[in-house]
Amino acid sequence: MVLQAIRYAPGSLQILNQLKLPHQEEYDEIKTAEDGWHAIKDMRTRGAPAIAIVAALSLAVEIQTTALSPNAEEVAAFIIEKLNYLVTSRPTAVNLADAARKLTKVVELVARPASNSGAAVSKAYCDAAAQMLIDDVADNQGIGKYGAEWIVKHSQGGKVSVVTHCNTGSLATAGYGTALGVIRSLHATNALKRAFCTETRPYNQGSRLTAFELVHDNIPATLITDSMASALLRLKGPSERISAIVVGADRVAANGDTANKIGTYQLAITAKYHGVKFLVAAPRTTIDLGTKSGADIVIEERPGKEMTMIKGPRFDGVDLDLSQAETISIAAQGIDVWNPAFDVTPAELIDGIITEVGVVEKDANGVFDLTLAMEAHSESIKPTTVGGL
Ligand SMILES: CSC[C@H]1O[C@H](OP(=O)(O)O)[C@H](O)[C@@H]1O
Repeated sequence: MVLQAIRYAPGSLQILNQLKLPHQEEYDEIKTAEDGWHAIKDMRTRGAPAIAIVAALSLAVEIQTTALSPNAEEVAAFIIEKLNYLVTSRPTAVNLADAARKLTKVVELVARPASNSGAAVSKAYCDAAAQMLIDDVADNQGIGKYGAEWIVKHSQGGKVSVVTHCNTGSLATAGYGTALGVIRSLHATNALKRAFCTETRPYNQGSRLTAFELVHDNIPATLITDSMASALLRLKGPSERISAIVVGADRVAANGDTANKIGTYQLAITAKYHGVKFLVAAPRTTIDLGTKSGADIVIEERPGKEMTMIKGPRFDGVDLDLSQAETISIAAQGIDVWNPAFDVTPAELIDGIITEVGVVEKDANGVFDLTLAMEAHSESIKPTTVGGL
């Protein structure tokens, strides 16, 4: 059965509450943009693409279940105000702001002709928001294809083992996933020996969510601590040789610097030291040519309790009691906490950026040119870099 984190039909939106996973699969009803804002802020839904899609659809269901003005300009103003509110839920992932910008253009275009009604503006918005679900899955399948081909091409032959960080799968997108989509494609083409997923402290998106997806799909995988990832590249462990580290992204700056889950930067340093390929997998909705470099990316800081407290079902020594979710403290009371949700990996540590139209590599001067990827279409002119782009 396909894992669905977002369930949408006109007038109805449900999200899989990711704070309950991996032990409980519960869907929360989202009825308004405000519900969507809180679900994103609380991280009941998370992942750069999923944040944008849930935000857009939360407004769509509010529109579909509210009597709005017949006046096109008034409806457009209502929608744009709500989009600007939704963008404030989380600052680092660019997908949400990118979606708000594109959806604002849609409603402004339809509201312009005096002949158009409020209903026409509402329909145009809701159709565009729903299309995001379809486009994102298609993007991720393209990322999976190109990423898997690139890793196999650059490996030493035979099946490959890869490391991934955080959750970038069907729980972070509309389906299939970005970096986890690459792992799914490697598995589907019988090219994967083993995937290693890091726990991803402090919120454990790896042990709670990626491990859940890998078990769900019967993909050969091993959970490791964040600190073990470096050792894995050196030890003759179960992996023998890691062919690549592939991670997702929340915002790729114009020069290729990439903001991603905290702990990504240290993985890139480890990969560079050990000569292991380090890849970022991201749809073009995550590439932000308007942000010059990683220095300009706002890094979200999360509540300290997400680091000092941990929640899960009671374990009685034999079984898990799923009816008893308990929260326990794992840090000294009174200690100061710094909890940035992301870090920035400089472009110089990144070997390739896997997009839905191909893998972008640096040119002879060691510089990423992402403009070609942003203009390319899967069936159109391929930019000159290796791997399709
Ligand atoms: C395809 S998800 C991209 C990105 O989003 C995640 O962040 P969060 O779990 O805080 O929403 C993580 O950084 C993933 O790599």
